[in-house]
Amino acid sequence: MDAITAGVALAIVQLCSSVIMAGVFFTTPAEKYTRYWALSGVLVGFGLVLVVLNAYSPPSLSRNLAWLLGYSSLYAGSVAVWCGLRAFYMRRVSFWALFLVLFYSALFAYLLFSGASFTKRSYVTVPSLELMFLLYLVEMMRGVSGPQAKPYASRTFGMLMACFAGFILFASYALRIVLITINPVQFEPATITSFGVWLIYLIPLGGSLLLTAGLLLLYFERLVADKHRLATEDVLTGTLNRRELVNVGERALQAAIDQHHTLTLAFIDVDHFKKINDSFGHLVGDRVLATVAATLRQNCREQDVLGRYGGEEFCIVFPGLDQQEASRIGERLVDAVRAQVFDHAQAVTISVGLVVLQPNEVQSWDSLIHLADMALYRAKAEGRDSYCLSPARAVRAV
Ligand SMILES: Nc1nc2c(ncn2[C@@H]2O[C@H](COP(=O)(O)OP(=O)(O)OP(=O)(O)O)[C@@H](O)[C@H]2O)c(=O)[nH]1
Repeated sequence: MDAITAGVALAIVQLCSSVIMAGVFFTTPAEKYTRYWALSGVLVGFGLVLVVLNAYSPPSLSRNLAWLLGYSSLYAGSVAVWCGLRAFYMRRVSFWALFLVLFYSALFAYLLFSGASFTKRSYVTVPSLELMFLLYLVEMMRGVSGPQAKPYASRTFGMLMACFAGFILFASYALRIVLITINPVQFEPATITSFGVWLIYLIPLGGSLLLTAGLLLLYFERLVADKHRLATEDVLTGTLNRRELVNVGERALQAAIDQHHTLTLAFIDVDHFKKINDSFGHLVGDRVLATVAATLRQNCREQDVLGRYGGEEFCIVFPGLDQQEASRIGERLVDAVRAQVFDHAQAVTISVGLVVLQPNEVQSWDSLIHLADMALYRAKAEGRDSYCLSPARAVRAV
C-alpha cells in the first residue's frame, strides 16, 4: 500500500471513529468524561477534514492557516481524550491541558510560517502526540493498578483494551522518534518505504481504532456498573437494598443447608429512631442511619452480608457462627453503636435479634427472618440497647 492510500485510509477510519465518539458521547448522560470524549470526537473530526483537504493544495497563506487550525484542532482533540480519561478515573482535569494546546499551537504556527520542512515539522508534531499517548498510558495504568476509581472495578476488558491501544500508539510513535533521529528523511512522502507506511499510518490506524473501541467499552462498562449499583444498593447507607439482601441471603442460606453448616442472621433496629427525627430533623436522622450502617460494616467480616431491610432496620447474614459466637457478635454490635460518636452529639443505641441455623436444620429465609424478628422484639421488650438470641431448636438428624 502506498503512502497516499494509507493516509487516506487512516483519515477515513479516524473520521468514522470521531463521528462515533461525538455521536455516542453527545447523546449520553452528561457525565464530565463523556463531554470531553464527545468534544474530542468533534475536534479530531474537524481537524482531520481541514488537514486532509489542504494536504495537496498549493502553499498559500490560507492553506497555512487551515493547516494550523487543523493540526491544533487535532491536537486539542487528543488532549480532550486525556482530560476525559482523568475525569473517568475521578481525577481533577489539569490546567496543563490548556497549556499544552496553546503551547503546541504556537509551535505549529511558528513552524508553518517560518517555512519549516516536512521533516522539521515532524520533530514537533510526532513528540507532541507521543506526549499525549504517554499521558493516556499513565492515567490508564493508574486506573488499572490503583483503587482511585472505586466503587468501580479497576480491571475490566475495556480498561485493558484501552491500555493496550495506548501502548500500541505510544510504542509506534516512540519507534518513529528514534528512526527520525537516526535518519530524518526516511519518512518524507516521496521516499517512504512500505515499513514506513506501516509505522506511520497502518499501526496508528489500528491503535486509534482500538482506543475508540476501548473508550466506548469503558463507557458501557460504567453504565452497566451504575445500573447494577442502583438496582442493588441502598442509596442512603451504601449497604445492600432489601431486594438484593434477600437474594444474597437466600443463596447463603441454601449453601449453608446444602453443606450442613451453621448460618447466623441478625435483625437490627435503631432504638427510638422516631425521637431522633422529631428532635433533630430527618437530615440528622439520615446521617445517623448512614453512621450506624458504617459502624455495623466495621464490625463484620468480609464474607458477612449487610443490608438495609427498611426504615431504620438492618440485617446481617453471617455464614457460620455457633450460638456462643452469635452472642458475642450481638454484644459487639450493640457495644460498637453505643460507643460511636454521632454528629448530633447524642448517644444512639440499637437492639439486635439473632437466630442461628443449626447444622442439618432446614429453614426458609422468611421463617429465619421471623425468628430473628421475634428475638429482636424480646430485646426491645427487655429495655432496648441489647441483643437477644433465638433459642436453639431441636434438629432431627437426616
Ligand atoms: N430520617 C429518616 N427516617 C426514616 C427513614 N426511614 C424511616 N424513617 C423513620 O423511622 C421512624 C421509625 O419509627 P418507629 O417505627 O416508631 O420506631 P422507633 O422510634 O425507632 O421506636 P422503637 O423501634 O420502638 O425503638 C419513623 O419515624 C420513620 O419516619 C429514613 O430513611 N430516614
